[in-house]
Amino acid sequence: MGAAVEVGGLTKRFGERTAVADVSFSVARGEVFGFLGPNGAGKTTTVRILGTLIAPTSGSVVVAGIPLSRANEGEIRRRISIMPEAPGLYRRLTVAENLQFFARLYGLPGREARIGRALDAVRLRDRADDACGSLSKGLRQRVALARALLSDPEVMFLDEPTSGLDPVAAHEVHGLIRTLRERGVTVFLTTHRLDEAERLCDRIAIMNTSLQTVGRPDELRRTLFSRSLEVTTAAPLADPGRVFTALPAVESWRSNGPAAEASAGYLLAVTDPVLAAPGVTRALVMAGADVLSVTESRHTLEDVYLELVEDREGES
Ligand SMILES: Nc1ncnc2c1ncn2[C@@H]1O[C@H](COP(=O)(O)OP(=O)(O)OP(=O)(O)O)[C@@H](O)[C@H]1O
Repeated sequence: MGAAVEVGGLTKRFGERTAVADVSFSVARGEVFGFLGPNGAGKTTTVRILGTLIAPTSGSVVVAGIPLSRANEGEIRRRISIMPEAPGLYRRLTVAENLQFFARLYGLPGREARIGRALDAVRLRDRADDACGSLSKGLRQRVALARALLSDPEVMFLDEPTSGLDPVAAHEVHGLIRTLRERGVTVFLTTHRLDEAERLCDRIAIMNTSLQTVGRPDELRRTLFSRSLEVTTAAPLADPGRVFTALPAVESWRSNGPAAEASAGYLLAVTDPVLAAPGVTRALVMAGADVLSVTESRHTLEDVYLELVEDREGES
């Protein structure tokens, strides 16, 4: 089986403005793929192209195994669904009525059974007869997700599914995305929330008109930042340079600011934190230091994102 989404040299121009420039990536089937980037980075434009809503200026696109072309649009649409940021539900209709309306609009067979399954998937069966307008934002988002599930899509495009939700409602949506993964649905997740991307996504792409990077979150952290150890001692070392430069595993070091009052922190660049840590600890003890901690320094996905996006903004 081929990839769920395959994009090659994708470019989209609106008049003079290039919204997406020569972007290539692929998404494996069953993968949760995070699509990140600052405002105006071309994320929605890319999703609209992949969802057959607008045509690319150039480049090749395959969605759910089908090459994108005018003739194939209908075939692709039958296999995907898009959950836009604004749920777009009829507020005066009940949850069930909304789902019935969209199931009919999509021309889906076996409507009642589908609606039942979709309501179960988002745990909303008991609210089926409530008017959508009376639901909280989080519950409406769940109805939108149920609507997107009606067609049993192979690939789902979720645009900011947790935008404006409180932490509990967002947590629920995260749970639903995990359920989708368990069912083998490919999830293409556009988000501004780096914590969300880090927790949910198998791989992440960072866009800023062109593709800045793509990879597993831990991979991105590792390739972008040199590995280091964070050392905290109960009091400043008398001669830290003498302690650290004597260690072959330590490439360089600097003070890292105290973790707490009276303690002292040091950041050591090393090739392998796990191999370097015991030697560093022994050297500190030999130097008479009270060691509070020796840990691998963890860069967050936010560090990666800011490094890539700010660099780019600096250039422009
Ligand atoms: N229909 C359009 N006509 C002209 N310009 C457009 C159109 N749609 C998008 N753009 C421009 O293309 C660029 C990318 O927009 P896009 O909406 O894809 O960004 P985004 O990454 O989704 O941003 P956000 O995070 O703010 O939603 C922007 O400069 C935008 O103004």
